[in-house]
Amino acid sequence: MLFGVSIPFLLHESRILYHAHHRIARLVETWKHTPLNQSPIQIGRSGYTIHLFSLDPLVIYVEGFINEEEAQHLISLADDNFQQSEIWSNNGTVGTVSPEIRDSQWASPTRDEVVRRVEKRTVDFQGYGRVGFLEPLKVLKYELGGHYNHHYDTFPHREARTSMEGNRFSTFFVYLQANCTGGGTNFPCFSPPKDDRWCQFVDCDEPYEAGVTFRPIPGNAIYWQNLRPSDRTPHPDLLHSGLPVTSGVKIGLNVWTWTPEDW
Ligand SMILES: O=C(O)CCC(=O)C(=O)O
Ligand SMILES: [Fe+2]
Repeated sequence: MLFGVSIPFLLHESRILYHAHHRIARLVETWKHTPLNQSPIQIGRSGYTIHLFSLDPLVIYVEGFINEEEAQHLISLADDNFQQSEIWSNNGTVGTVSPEIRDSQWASPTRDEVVRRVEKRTVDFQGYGRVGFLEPLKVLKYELGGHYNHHYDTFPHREARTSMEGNRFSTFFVYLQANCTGGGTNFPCFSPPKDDRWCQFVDCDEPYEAGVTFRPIPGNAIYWQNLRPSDRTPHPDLLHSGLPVTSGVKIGLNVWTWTPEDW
C-alpha cells in the first residue's frame, strides 16, 4: 500500500532533480571547498552507543549521538531562520514544494564550535578522513501534519557521476527534539528486526507490510550508507519518509556526507 503512494512521488522527484543538476553542481562546488577542520576543535565526549541494524544496506542506529545541550544549541541557532523546506524545481531553481510531498521547515545553522564538533563526529564515525565533504547541516522542523513523503536522499546516478562528480554517500538523520506523536522515519523496504530489544527504537506495532519505522527519540540518530560499495549506485532499499506529525513538534538534523572525488 505504501508503495502505491511513494512511487509516483519518487519518479516526480527524480525528474525534478534531473532538470536541475547544473544548479546543484554549482552549489556542490562551494561546499567542496568548505574546510572541515578550520581550527582546533574541542571534541566533547559524545558517549554514543551503536547498534548495527543492517549490513546490506549498511544501517547503524546510534543511541546518544548528540547530547541535550548540543541539540538545544542547534535548535536555537536555527530558530530565527526557519523557512519552508524546498526541493529543486523543474526550471533549475530551488523552489517551494507542494505540501503534499513535503511539509516542513529548515535552516542551516551557522558553523560555530558546536556545529563543527558535530561535523567532526560524523566524519570520525565514518572512518576519519574517508569522506569527501559535508553538505551544510540542515535542521528540519515539522509541526502538526508535517511530513516528507517517500524519497531517496541520493541524486540519480547518471547526474551524480557526470555533472556533480559525487553523490550523497551517507545520511545521518538525528532527532533533536520530539515533543510529538507520529513523526517516525519509515523505511518501507526494510524487514522488521526479530529481536524485541529493537522495540525501544522502532515501532513494533506497525503492520509487517509497512516495513520499519524508527521512533523519533531525541539525541539518537539513524546512519545509513546510500551508495552500494559494489557499483556505487543508490541502494534501492533506502526509500524512506518522515511520517506525519500527529501532535506537537519534531525537530531533526540532516548530515549528508558526499563521496570522496576518487571514490
Ligand atoms: O523526518 C524524517 O524522519 C526524515 C527526513 C528525511 O528523510 C530528509 O530530510 O531527507
Ligand atoms: Fe531523506
